[in-house]
Amino acid sequence: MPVNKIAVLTSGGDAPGMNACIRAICLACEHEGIEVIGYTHGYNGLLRQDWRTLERADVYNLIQRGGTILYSARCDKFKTKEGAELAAKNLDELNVDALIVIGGNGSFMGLEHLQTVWDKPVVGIPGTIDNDISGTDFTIGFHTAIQTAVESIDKVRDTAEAFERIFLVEVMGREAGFIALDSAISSGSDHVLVPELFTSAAEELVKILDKLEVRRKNKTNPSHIIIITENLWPGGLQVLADSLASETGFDLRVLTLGHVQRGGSPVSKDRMLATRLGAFAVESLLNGARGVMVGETHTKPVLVPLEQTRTTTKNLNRYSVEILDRITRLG
Ligand SMILES: Nc1ncnc2c1ncn2[C@@H]1O[C@H](COP(=O)(O)OP(=O)(O)O)[C@@H](O)[C@H]1O
Ligand SMILES: O=P(O)(O)OC[C@H]1O[C@](O)(COP(=O)(O)O)[C@@H](O)[C@@H]1O
Repeated sequence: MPVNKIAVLTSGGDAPGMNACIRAICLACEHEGIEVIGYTHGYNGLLRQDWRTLERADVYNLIQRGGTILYSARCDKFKTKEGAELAAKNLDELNVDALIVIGGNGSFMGLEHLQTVWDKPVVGIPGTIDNDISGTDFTIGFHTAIQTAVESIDKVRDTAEAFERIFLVEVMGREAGFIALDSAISSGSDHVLVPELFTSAAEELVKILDKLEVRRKNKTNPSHIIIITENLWPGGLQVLADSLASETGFDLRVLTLGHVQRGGSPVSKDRMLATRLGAFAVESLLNGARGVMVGETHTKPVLVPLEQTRTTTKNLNRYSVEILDRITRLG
């Protein structure tokens, strides 16, 4: 089936590098003589027929910008049968031959949903700071989010050390510990709590108290930084903070890094990944790909059936987990 016109949209949590990816798609299409349009506000744009043309001039000076020029959003209406049918009708009305969606797991489910009523090719590109998509080593935005988190934690450490305080730092990740694990290791934090390794609040509390007891005894490390994935501690982070304060008497503060992790100029690794995957998505469509995510494993481009990204769970990096105990032990 000829591909003369491609539509692209960004959906779900925005991630640094989405713009770089839009740019790559646009330039790769121009190179092949393919027309590109961008739907705005995620799947909402498909339902409202909100779109704009994307030409070389639109993506000039864009590779370094955070956010997404197409805006991102969530869209419950699209999840219905009527929503998918309306989207299909709107795509056909504009003679779109293929759709590319840059987003996370939810957005990919949206593509599968669309495929039940639209038989033209769809391709997903993994864009989320959470890095929680199976089938690709990294997602666009993850490396920038880690960098942002690490820079913040470095700063927190300065004040934590000055006051000999304990800090509980909450990072994003939804239900996955990739951001917490890598930012904890990169910042030399003292302890990390991730959903994948979490046993129970009681057991985890004992582990933290053991470490704090070592800290009390040897006094070589006056501050103490604990990194935690959001949504993890039962009852919220303040519950953990209160338990630790009452058990130890230590001076303690809670910090939620929040949405700063989603912003900022993408680091070069994200720009590279976004550019490669954007160009690869266009190339794959021209080669007949459909119903797949483009990703990278071991630095090689791969095509992964969308269904597989939904049915398999990505594991934390085994080597990082293995060294965790050794490197976060108090000296
Ligand atoms: N099961 C689903 N069926 C159809 N569309 C979905 C489904 N799950 C998510 N979507 C669409 O994808 C959008 C983004 O999903 P979400 O989970 O919020 O973000 P992400 O893509 O970053 O994981 C949703 O607002 C919705 O429009
Ligand atoms: O911006 P919102 O709606 O508060 O969503 C916050 C969530 O989005 C994220 O930043 C990114 O998640 P997705 O890419 O899966 O949408 C999560 O880490 C966080 O839990």
